[in-house]
Parts: sequence; structure tokens; C-alpha cells
Amino acid sequence: MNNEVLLKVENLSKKFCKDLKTSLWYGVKDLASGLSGNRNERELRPQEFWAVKDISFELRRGECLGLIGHNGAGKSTLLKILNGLINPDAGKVTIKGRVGALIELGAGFNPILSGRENIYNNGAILGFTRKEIDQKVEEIIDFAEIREFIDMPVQNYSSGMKVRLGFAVAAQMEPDVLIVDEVLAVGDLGFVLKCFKTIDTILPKTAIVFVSHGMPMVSKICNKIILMDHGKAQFQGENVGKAIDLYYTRFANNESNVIFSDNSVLLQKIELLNVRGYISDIPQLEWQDDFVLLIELKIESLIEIPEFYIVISDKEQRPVALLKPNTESSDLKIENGFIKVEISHRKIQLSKGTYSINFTAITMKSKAPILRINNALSFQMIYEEEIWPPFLLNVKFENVN
Ligand SMILES: Nc1ncnc2c1ncn2[C@@H]1O[C@H](COP(=O)(O)OP(=O)(O)OP(=O)(O)O)[C@@H](O)[C@H]1O
Repeated sequence: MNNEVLLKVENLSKKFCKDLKTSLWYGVKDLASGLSGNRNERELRPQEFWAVKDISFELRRGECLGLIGHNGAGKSTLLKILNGLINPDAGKVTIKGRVGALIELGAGFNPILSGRENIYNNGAILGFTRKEIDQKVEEIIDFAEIREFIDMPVQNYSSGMKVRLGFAVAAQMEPDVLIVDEVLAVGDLGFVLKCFKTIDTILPKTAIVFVSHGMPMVSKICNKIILMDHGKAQFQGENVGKAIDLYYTRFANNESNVIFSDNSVLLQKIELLNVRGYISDIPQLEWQDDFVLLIELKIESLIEIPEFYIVISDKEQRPVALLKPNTESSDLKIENGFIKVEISHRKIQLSKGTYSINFTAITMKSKAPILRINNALSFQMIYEEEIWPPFLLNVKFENVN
């Protein structure tokens, strides 16, 4: 019972047409050829493209599949096929049990009906009797925390309120299969955390398909993953970390970005020393290596040594570390029109992943900005195992008496 396959998808494909007129014309042609039993579903005609192409997977109770990929990769289209909102051109979807879905803002709601009436509507679609919905409605309203507005038409709800109601209905109706799209992100932090707590509690009884661009969340809740690229599965399997790495590689960029410069100095060189190797020009360090950064500034009009701020950010541009800046007593000098500084930190314990270095120089006394560069340098930490938090700290375990 616990291990049954609730969702089976076989070679699912869906094509769209880029041009509305052509699309309508193809529609008419398909209708005619459909009637005569001659459909070339697997071929593309001019202006057509595969939004979803040959996707197959199985999902059992207790499993959560993450769908990730660039904008337009086909994730939402796949979800809409699963939810029966659009028909595939080829392939098959088999679902056992009830499907709860939170796909598009306000999708599945009738805008002129109130929140309460929509709960009844949705419940009925999911196959609940009026009596059963009566028993759940209060719970749903409480979960959504919109009691005050529950009798107002849904068209007047804010985006967050629609998501609150949508998720409350989808999750509280005890679905066997739950489909959740990125829309969750519209809710405020309190609600998003509440949703993830709910997902944790219903997961053992449910098969979940979860679309997100938030990789920390995907790595936290998904145990299977499909990385989609132009409709196809570029990577598929249980190695969630590998898929996320691949996803990030797509967006890795080596371009530094000068945010501010008063032209008193020029960044001549920024380089990581002591590196293990390079992957597409990105230097690699291994966990516990010494982090040694060389910075060369060419002086145009500066007279004093500035204060250096180095911030290390992760792939999603969240700052994870600040290197303590130099002080007046740091003993740095201007020599032959250059400042050459080596900044080192022993045994860096950042976990696996790609990081970027943001560099800022300010005047020591008045704290006025001189130079600020984002992504001055990217580097990759290597480590054999998959670790998601930003740090892997070396610790000692000892018996105590
Ligand atoms: N009804 C439609 N008619 C024509 N093209 C469509 C239609 N719906 C989606 N598409 C196209 O299909 C492709 C896949 O879109 P989809 O919304 O599935 O991407 P996505 O991976 O969910 O993207 P995002 O991350 O931006 O949400 C896109 O190129 C989109 O323009």
C-alpha cells in the first residue's frame, strides 16, 4: 500500500506553436485529419516546438519529485498536463487517487465566487461530498488565515491571499498526488514556512511534484529530480545534488561587474593562489585548503591605503562570509604606484559549490567608497560528498566521562 505507484508518466510530449494564426490553422487541419484517423503527433511543423518532450517517470507514495530548469523549460506545461488542464500530443499519464494542485495564481478558482464558495467548488471537483467539505472548511479557512475575507469574491484577493487559499484547499483535502508550482513563493515568509511544514507532514501519505527555482528548498524536500531543458529531461534521477549542480552551471558566469569607481585606483589583478586546477576558467579549491587571494591595485590618485572588504557569496548571490577587513595597523604599503596585497585564510571550510567574490575598497578614515566590484572572481570548492549548508566544519568527537 505504501509503495504503490500513484503517478505514472510515459513518454509525455506537448508541442506548441509560436504563431497564433498558424496555430489556429493547424488546429483546423488536426481536427480534420483526426477525424480521418491520420495524426502525425510526433512531428513538428513550421513554427512548432516541443514544450515537453518524451518525459517519463514514476512516483510512489512518500516520494517528492523536483522539477527544475530555466524559464520556459516546460515545467508548468508538464504540471498542467498532469493536472488535466491541457492534453498532451503524445504519451500517457496514469494517476491513482485524488490530485491536489496549486499551479497558477487563482487557477481553479471562480473569480466571482467568494473564497468559501470556491472551497466547496474545489472540494466537489476533488470528489468530496458537501458534508465532508463542511467538516474541512473551517480547517481550510484557519490554515489560509484569511477568515476575515473568506466571503469576499476571489477576484478581489491579493496574490498572496489567492495562494493561501489555493494551498490550503490543495493540502487540506488529503490528496494522494499533490502538484505545487512556483506560485508558493508569492506567499509571505510565514506562510511559505507553514506550507513547507505541511508538505513535510503530508509527504509520507502523498506523492508530490514540486516546481521551483529555489534550489535550497528543492534539495531539502525532493528525493527525485528532473532537470528540464527545452522540454527534455537533461538529467533525471535520485541524485538531486548533481541536478542542482548542472542547473547552476548553466548560469555560472565569469563576468565581473564594476558597481562603483571613483577612478583613484584600478583593479589590475585578482587571483586565487594555491589552487588545485580550473574548470572552464574557474579556479578550484578543495575543502580545508588555504584560501589565498592576491589583489593588485594600480594607483591613479590615491594617497593612503584603503580598507578592503571581501565578501564571499554563494551561487544564489547570498553572502556567506565576510573576510575581516584590514586596519591601519595592517602594515600595507603603496609601492611603485601599486598596492599588492595577499589576503589569506587558513583551511577554508566552505562546502562544495561555486562561490563569487565581491570586492570593495573604501578610504580608511572617512569610509568613502573607492571601488566596488561584484563577482570580481568566481571559484569552486570541491569535496567528494554532497553537502548543502554553506559550511562543512571540521569537528572532533570525544567520549566524555
Ligand atoms: N498556451 C501556450 N501556447 C504557446 N506556447 C506556450 C503555451 N504555454 C506555454 N507555452 C510555451 O511553452 C514553453 C514552456 O513554458 P512553461 O510555462 O512550461 O515553462 P516553465 O519551465 O514553467 O517556465 P518558468 O520557469 O518561466 O515558469 C515556453 O516557451 C512557453 O512560451
